[in-house]
Amino acid sequence: MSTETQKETLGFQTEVKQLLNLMIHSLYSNKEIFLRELISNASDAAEKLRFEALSNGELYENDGDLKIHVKYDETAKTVTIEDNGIGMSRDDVVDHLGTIAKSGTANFLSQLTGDKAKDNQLIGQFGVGFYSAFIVANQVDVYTRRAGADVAEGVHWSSKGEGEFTIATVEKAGRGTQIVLHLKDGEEEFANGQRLRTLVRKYSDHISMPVVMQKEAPLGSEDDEEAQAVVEEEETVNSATALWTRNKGDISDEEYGEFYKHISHDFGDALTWGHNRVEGNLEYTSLLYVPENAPYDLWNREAPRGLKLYIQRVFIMDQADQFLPLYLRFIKGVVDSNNLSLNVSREILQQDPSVDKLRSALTKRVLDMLTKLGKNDPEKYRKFWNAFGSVIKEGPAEDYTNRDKITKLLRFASTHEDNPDTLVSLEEYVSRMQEGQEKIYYITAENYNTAKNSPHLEIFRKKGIEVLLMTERVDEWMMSHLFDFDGKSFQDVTKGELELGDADSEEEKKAQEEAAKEAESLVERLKERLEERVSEVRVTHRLTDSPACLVLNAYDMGAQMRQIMEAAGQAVPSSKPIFEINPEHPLIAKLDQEPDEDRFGELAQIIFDQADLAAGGRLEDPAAYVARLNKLLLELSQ
Ligand SMILES: Nc1ncnc2c1ncn2[C@@H]1O[C@H](COP(=O)(O)OP(=O)(O)OP(=O)(O)O)[C@@H](O)[C@H]1O
Repeated sequence: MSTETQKETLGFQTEVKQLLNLMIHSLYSNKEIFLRELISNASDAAEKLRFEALSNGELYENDGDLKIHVKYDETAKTVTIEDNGIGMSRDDVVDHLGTIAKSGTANFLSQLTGDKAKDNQLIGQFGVGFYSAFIVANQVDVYTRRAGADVAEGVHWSSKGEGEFTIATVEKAGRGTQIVLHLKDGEEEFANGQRLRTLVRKYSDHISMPVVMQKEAPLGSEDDEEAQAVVEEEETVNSATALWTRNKGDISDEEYGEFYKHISHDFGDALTWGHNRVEGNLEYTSLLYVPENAPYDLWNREAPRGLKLYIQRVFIMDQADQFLPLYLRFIKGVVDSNNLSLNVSREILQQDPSVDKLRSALTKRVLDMLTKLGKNDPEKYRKFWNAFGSVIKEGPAEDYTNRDKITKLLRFASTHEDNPDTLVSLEEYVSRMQEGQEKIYYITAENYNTAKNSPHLEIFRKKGIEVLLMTERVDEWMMSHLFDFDGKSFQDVTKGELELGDADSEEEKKAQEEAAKEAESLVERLKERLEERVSEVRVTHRLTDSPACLVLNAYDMGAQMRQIMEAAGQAVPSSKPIFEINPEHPLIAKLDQEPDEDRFGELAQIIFDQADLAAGGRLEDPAAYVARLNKLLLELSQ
């Protein structure tokens, strides 16, 4: 490299410093991944060049033979990764190797705990890329030149990973990027041909770019002239065929697994994958993965997502988000299409009718893959559901066409299991429905215990009717987009009149009517007293053990939706609940006999507030409730 000009020293963005520090300390046990990360970047750079060269062949500078070189020097203790890809300009280098462009980085870093195992997992979800070089190196030198730029516009970036880097302009004859790692003491093992070859084969066998190394002389023949000639020859170390172009039957799970890491930059594994080649009108190959862990930015709707798009084997773009709906944003993978034209752009993609066709085909593939996982491997499915279930719940609202398929993927806690960890599917629910039961019953609540212990479930327990317990924030909203499953409609047990279909016998119905008649005067008294708080008072059929409960009108907004809307600053129409009483309960019987109207009023308010509390409600005036209750307790103790 020639003389350096315009040399300056710049500081890393704070987030980079934190990341470097963390990486050096917590990724140590997995240090060899640096090679995979740097080869991945080199391969991406070569693919980007190939794409840009489609419209500007001169970028090849008469060298269209794209490859990645891995070299080492045992004496100097260096490992070098070199590509003849797109390269970087000075501005690119400052932007890419001095900052982290990902949104939500600061937030991500603030979640780190200092506990190595936890942080390791977190950082794996984040992806470290280029900076992983500093796990094994105490100095990294990058020489790069953007394809098409003048030879004099090369850039030399250098850093010890300690807070700052230098950048200078140098001459660089070949385009692309050369990364020289100066290995730390104790990391010399990486400056070894055998070790590097093994790692390339392990991590980068499946990428389409050839990874090239110099041949090694056979052991014990160092002085031999022939051996010297061998060393000057190069050989391709990896198999260098894009994995998805190979036949399924020839690919091992390990290869699929490594390819997942190459495209996803996830340190964790893939849970399952689907590899398909489709011929006919719509011709494509897809390789789609379900990750085992959720990424750190799963809930950031702006976060980059989407598949790697190839057209006729040529890489076109990363994060092509047109091919899957938002509720499948966690899927990683590759789609290689034969229908699209090579000179597409994001804008053109939006208008191309084949994109819609591909999107619907790929969406079905993912849904089928998940359905299969649910059937064949409940344990893995459970993992999937824990990581991505709440995203899938966005599906019914987003994707009307596939609503049935999505509904089959849903899992909920249920009164059938009485434990929060055993989840049931709607198919299982329906298969257990009682004779005469027409609806699928569910309750939404803030947490499992509130749902499980809700007084609303008493009658269901008594009759042995299963109720789904929904405790996630999105549940009520999701249910507002789901109307039926397998011909059975859904019913929130806290809303509207209770209808148990034929599960209620004629005798029971008669008894209910009689009970309502007998309690008429009590109901009237309560209506008067609670006028401001209730829309109606009536005798309940839901309760066996509790004195009373609150019921919403069939179309009223439930507590979860209310909270979501309020948090979003939306005006929520106020509505009064229905107060249902259980005349069989001793407390209600006592209330009925209370001659003192003031005392009756106080008791009625307490029972109303308690019904609210038992349903997980937040009292409007908790202090008034406590004062009333204390007064009552005092009276009792006298
Ligand atoms: N060999 C290379 N040639 C050209 N550009 C490169 C090369 N290596 C890195 N870059 C640039 O630096 C950027 C940052 O690289 P880095 O590996 O940190 O993150 P990334 O690859 O974008 O994402 P990830 O964290 O998923 O790996 C890349 O996006 C790319 O623009």
